[in-house]
Amino acid sequence: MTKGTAIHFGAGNIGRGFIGPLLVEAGYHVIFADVNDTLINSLNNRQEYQVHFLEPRKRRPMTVSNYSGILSTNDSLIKAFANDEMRIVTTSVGIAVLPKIAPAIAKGIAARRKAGTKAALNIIACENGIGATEQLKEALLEDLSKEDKQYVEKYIGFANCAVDRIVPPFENQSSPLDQYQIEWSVDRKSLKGIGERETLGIRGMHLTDDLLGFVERKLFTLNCGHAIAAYLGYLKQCDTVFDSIKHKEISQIVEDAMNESSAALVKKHPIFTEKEQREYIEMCLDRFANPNVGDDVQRVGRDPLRKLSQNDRLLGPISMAQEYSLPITNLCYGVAAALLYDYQDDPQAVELQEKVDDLGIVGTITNITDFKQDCNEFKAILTAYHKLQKWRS
Ligand SMILES: NC(=O)c1ccc[n+]([C@@H]2O[C@H](COP(=O)([O-])OP(=O)(O)OC[C@H]3O[C@@H](n4cnc5c(N)ncnc54)[C@H](O)[C@@H]3O)[C@@H](O)[C@H]2O)c1
Ligand SMILES: O=P(O)(O)OC[C@@H](O)[C@@H](O)[C@H](O)[C@H](O)CO
Repeated sequence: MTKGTAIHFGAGNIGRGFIGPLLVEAGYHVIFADVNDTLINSLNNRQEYQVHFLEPRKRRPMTVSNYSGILSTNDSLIKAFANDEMRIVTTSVGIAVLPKIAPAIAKGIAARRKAGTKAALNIIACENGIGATEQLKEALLEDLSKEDKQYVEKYIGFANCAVDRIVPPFENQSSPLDQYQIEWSVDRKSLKGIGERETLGIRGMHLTDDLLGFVERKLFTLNCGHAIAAYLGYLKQCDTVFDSIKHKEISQIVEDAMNESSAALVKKHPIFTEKEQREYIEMCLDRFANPNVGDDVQRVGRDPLRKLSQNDRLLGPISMAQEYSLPITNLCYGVAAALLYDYQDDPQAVELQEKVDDLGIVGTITNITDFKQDCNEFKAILTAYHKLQKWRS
C-alpha cells in the first residue's frame, strides 16, 4: 500500500542502508537527494539495490526499490515538496552539513505553502548528535517569510531522533550495503498530523516522549565506546574496530568507560534500569567485536573536533557524571586518545594537531574542554594523555 512520498537527504551509508529501506518497506516512494552525481546516477540506473545483514545469525538480503535519486541542487526537488503526497523528509548528511541543506528545504516549504498544501509534513534529521532536527529547523527558519513561519507552525513537524545502525563503508558505488542493528527513536510530541496513538506506520520507528534519554543513551554509551575503541585502536595501528577491541587493555577501557557513562545515565534518565544498561553495553561490545563488520577506525574516529565538542560522546558523559560526582577515569582516557588522533586524511585531526602544536597539550585541553587546570577531570585527561603517548612509540 502506498503511503506517499519521502525525501531523504544524503544517500550515503545510513541513508541507503537504514532510513531509505525502512521508508520503502513502509510504502513510501523515496527520493534520495545527494550532492554526489555519480552516486545519484548509479542509483537511478540500477533501480534496485540490496542490503546485506552482518549479524552473526543469517538473514536474507533485502531488496530496496521504489526509489529515485536527484541532485540536491536540482530545482525539481523544490517542486516535489509542494506535492500533497509528500509526507516525510529525513536526512543523514552529517550534522555539520545541515545548514547547507536548510535553504533547499526552506524553499520547498515556501513552495508547499504557495501550492496551498494542507497535508502534514514531518522532518526528521537522522544524525548523531543532540537536537539535530532542532538545529536544522533553526537554520531554515532564517530563510522563511512570516507567512511561511506561520505555515510551519501549523503543518510542519520537526522531530529530533536517535538513530542506530552500524553501516560500515562499502567498496564502490554499486556494492550492496551492509548493516547490523536497528534503533530509530523519534520524539512523538513534535510530529504533526498523527493522533495520540498513531504512528507514521514505519516498522522499526519507535515514537517516544522521552527522546533525550534515548539520544543520550545511544550517543553517550554506544558512540562513546565506539569512538574510544577507534582512537585507542588507531594508537595501536589497528585497521578496524574489530581489531582494536581484540586488545584486552582496549576492550577493558572501552567497557569501563561505557560503565562510567551508564552509571550517570541511569540517574539522569530513570526510564533505563541498571540491568537494561548492562545489557545495552553487552550488546555494544558484541557489535564492536563482530568479525563481519569491517569498520575502519578512521570512519568511526572521523571528525575528532566534532566528537570532542561539549555535548558529544566524549565530554557529554563526563559532564553527566560530574552532575552526580561519579568516576570518570576511563572516559578521560577516551578524551586523551581523541587528542592524540593525528590521521593525516582527516581535516579535523590535522586541525586538532595544529592546535596541540600551537597551544601545547595543556592549552589544548583548556581550549577544548573548558576544564580548569586544577580540577580532577583536567588532571585525569593529562595523565591519560601522557600514558597513551607511549602506546604509539
Ligand atoms: N554509518 C553509520 O553507522 C551511522 C549510524 C547512525 C548515524 N549515522 C549518522 O548519519 C549521518 C551520515 O553518516 P553516513 O555514515 O551515512 O555518512 P556518509 O558519508 O556515508 O553519507 C553522507 C552522505 O551525505 C551526502 N551529502 C553531503 N553533503 C550533502 C549536501 N549538501 N546535500 C545532500 N547530500 C549531501 C554525501 O554525498 C553522502 O552521500 C552522520 O550524521 C552520522 O553520524 C551514521
Ligand atoms: O557517525 P559518527 O561520526 O558520528 O560516529 C561514528 C560511528 O560511531 C557511528 O557512525 C556508528 O556507527 C553509528 O552511530 C551506529 O549507530
